[in-house]
Amino acid sequence: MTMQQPRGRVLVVDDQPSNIELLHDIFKAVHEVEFAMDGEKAIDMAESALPDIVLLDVQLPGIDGFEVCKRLKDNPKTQHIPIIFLTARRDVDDMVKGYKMGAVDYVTKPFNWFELIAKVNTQLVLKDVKAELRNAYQREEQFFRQIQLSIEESDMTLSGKRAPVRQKILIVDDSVNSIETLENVLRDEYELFFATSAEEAKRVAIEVVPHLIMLDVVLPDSSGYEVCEELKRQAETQDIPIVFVTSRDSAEDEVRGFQAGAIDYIVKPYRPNIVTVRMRNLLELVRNRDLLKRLTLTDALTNIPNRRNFQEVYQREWFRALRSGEPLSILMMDIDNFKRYNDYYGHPQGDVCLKKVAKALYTARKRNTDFLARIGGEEFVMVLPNTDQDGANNFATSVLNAVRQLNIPHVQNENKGQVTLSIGLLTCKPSHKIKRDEALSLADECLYQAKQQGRDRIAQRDMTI
Ligand SMILES: Nc1nc2c(ncn2[C@@H]2O[C@H](COP(=O)(O)OP(=O)(O)OP(=O)(O)O)[C@@H](O)[C@H]2O)c(=O)[nH]1
Repeated sequence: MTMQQPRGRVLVVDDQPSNIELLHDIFKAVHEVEFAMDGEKAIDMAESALPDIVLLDVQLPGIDGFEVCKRLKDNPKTQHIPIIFLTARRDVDDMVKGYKMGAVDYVTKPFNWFELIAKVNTQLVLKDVKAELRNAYQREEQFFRQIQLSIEESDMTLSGKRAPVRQKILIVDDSVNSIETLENVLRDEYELFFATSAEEAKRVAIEVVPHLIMLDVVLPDSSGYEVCEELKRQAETQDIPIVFVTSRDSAEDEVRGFQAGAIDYIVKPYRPNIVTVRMRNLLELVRNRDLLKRLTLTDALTNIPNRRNFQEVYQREWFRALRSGEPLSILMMDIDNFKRYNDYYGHPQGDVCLKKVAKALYTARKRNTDFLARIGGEEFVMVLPNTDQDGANNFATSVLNAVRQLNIPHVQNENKGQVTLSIGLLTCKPSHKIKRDEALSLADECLYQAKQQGRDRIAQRDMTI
C-alpha cells in the first residue's frame, strides 16, 4: 500500500523499563511518545492526552492489558484509539481474546523494529482515513451516502439475493497444503485466487487486481521479496497491500519483507483465528481507503468524476495512446448562457439543471472507456480513447441532441428557448510533437469558436492529418 509516513502521538504501556527505552528509541524520531507503567495510569493518560495509538503490554501490574483495552473501548472518548498489543510469543493464542476486546493488531516480543513501525504506520493511516471519512460525512452527509451506496452497489452481484461481492485475495504459495489451509480459513469471507509461482503471481495480480495478496517467500522461480518489489514498482499493482506468509521467522527475513514493501508478515503454522482477524483489519483499511479516494475524486453536485479525477485519467489515457499510436478525442463542453439561466431561474434551479445535463452526458457514453468529468461550474469534459475525428463527431452530435432532448426551458438562451450545449472537439495522436496541456488548450479554443459561431454546436479540429 502506498503510504506516507504518518506522524502521531504514541502511548506505550509497559512495566519493563528496558522495553520502554527500546520503544522510545524506535519511535522518537517520527512520533511523540508517552509512557505508562500500569493499567490505571494508562487509562488516565489515554483519556486526558487522547493519543493516536496505544501500544499495550498484556502483562501489567494491577489490571492487565485486556482489561485496559476493554475499558478504553467502552469509553466513547477513547474508543476510536487503535490499540496494538505487545505480547510474548507464547501468548499469541490469547490474542483472539485481545481482538475480541477491540484490539486491532499485536506484535510479539522481542520486537522487530520494522514490523512494529509498519504496523503502527498502518494503523495511523487507517485512523486518519477514518477521521477524514467522518469529516466528509459531517460536511456532506448526502453526498457521502451516495458514494457509499454506489460503492455498495458495485459491490453487489445480481445473483438472486444481491449478496455483497466479496473482496478478492490472491494467495501465492508453491505448497498445495499451505494453499488449502488458507483456503479453508478464508473462503467463506473472500473471493480467492491462487498462484504457485512468481510468474503466475505477477500475471494474476495484473489480471485480477486483488484487494490483498498473501505471498510466500520461497517460490520455485524467484523469491517472494522480488515479486513484492516488482508489484510495488508497477502502477497497476502498487497499491495492493502484500502480506508475507512464510515459515521463515528470523528477524532478518521479516525486515527484508517489510523493506520490500509488505504491510504485514504472518509466520506459519497459521493460527486460523488470527489470520482471519488480521485479514479483516487489513481489508477494512483497503475498503476505507477506496471510499476516501472515491470521495476525493467525485464531484459532490453531480456525482460524476471531478477535475482531479480527470487529470489522472487524462494523463493515463494520453500515455496509453502515446504507446499504442491510437487517436484520442477530447470534447470540451459548456452549457450555453448559463449565467443568464442562474440569474433568471435562480441558483438552486441552476444546480438541478447541471445535474440533469451531467446525467444526460453520462448516459450518452457509448463505451466504458469513454470518460466524463465536471471540470468547472458549467464545464464538462469527455475523453474518448481510440476514437478518430469521424467517430468523435458522430458522438458529439448525439451528445448535443441528448441535451436538447432534455427540453429544459431557458428563455434567456437567445432564440433556442431551452438549455443547449457547445462543444469543442479535438482529435489528435499523442506524440512528442504535441503536449498534453496543448491538446486541452486546443480543445478549449474549439469550444470558444463554437460559442462565437452561435452556440448549440460543435467546432472541431483534427490534428491527426
Ligand atoms: N447553479 C450553479 N451555477 C454555477 C455553478 N458553478 C458555476 N455556476 C455558474 O455558471 C455561470 C457560468 O457563466 P459564464 O462562464 O459567464 O458562461 P455562460 O453564461 O454559460 O456563457 P457562455 O458560456 O458564453 O454560453 C456563472 O453564473 C456561475 O455562477 C454551480 O455549481 N451551480
